[in-house]
Amino acid sequence: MWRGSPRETGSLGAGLLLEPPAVAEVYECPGGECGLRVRACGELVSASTSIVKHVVELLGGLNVDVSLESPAPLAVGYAVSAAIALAIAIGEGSRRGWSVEASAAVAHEAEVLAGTGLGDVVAMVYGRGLELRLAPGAPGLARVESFPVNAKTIYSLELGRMATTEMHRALGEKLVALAAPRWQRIAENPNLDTFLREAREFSVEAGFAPDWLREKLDRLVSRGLVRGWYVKKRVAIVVPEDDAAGEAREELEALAAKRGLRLRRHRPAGSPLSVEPCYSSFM
Ligand SMILES: Nc1ncnc2c1ncn2[C@@H]1O[C@H](COP(=O)(O)OP(=O)(O)OP(=O)(O)O)[C@@H](O)[C@H]1O
Ligand SMILES: CC(C)(CO)[C@@H](O)C(=O)[O-]
Repeated sequence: MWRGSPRETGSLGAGLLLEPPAVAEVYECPGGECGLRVRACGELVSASTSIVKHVVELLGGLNVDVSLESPAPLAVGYAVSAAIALAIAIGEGSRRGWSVEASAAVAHEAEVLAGTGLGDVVAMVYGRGLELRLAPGAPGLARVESFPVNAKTIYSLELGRMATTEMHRALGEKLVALAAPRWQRIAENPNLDTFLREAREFSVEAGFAPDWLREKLDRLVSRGLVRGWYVKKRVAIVVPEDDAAGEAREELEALAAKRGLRLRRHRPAGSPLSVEPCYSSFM
């Protein structure tokens, strides 16, 4: 929903919060040796990346040293850009004595201005398990509700890269028309099975799920190995049936090997983003 300001702009939507999380360490650097080291799956994310540039510009400069390691790659669909924006904004915001919510609002604004996300920041700040965004905007304005996800393991299969800006260009107005009735049905009955059903339909209609993948994963559902699946941008999310987890994993490993895809194992996140003070051993 595009509103008068980036703070008010945001999305209504639903998603799954997954672990392991991206982890950032932030230190003050009074000696002037501030730096940013952001890695996603070992790959260095450049300081000229649009999300990094926007958040640093909104903050008016950095006086902290930020190291972030993301276990998932950028520009696939895992919302890694929001994790980067949050790490930088909360890191610098803590130095300035800002609340986590005020810092996270800057991360949300940067996401909107960079065109990399509309609801990912609030989902991470407030959500756990299955999150439902019921009012748009930055932390402080958005309303997010969370529902438990009773699944032990969740897999992802990466199909390639697609920037969020590219997704908006490709889908345009169609995105809202396709997503709104499905979001409504999830809100009426917010649980993992409704979410998986509606998200699968949305991925197929939006053209995110190639035929070979849809056929394969639907077959695993009919065989009772997989509970549900969907594709967000270029990442397929697959929830196995808990009592068929071993067989489901073998099938997904074989699919990944055949197609040369990366398979990752996750679990539902049991809590939102956490911020903890750390003390240097020199203190
Ligand atoms: N190969 C690439 N393809 C697209 N974008 C890239 C690539 N490498 C770096 N980028 C940059 O990475 C960021 C991608 O943000 P984007 O929102 O698309 O990804 P994400 O946050 O990982 O996924 P999503 O928000 O869809 O869940 C942008 O700042 C973009 O400029
Ligand atoms: C736009 C988006 C799909 C990018 O990850 C996300 O921010 C959302 O759902 O608002």
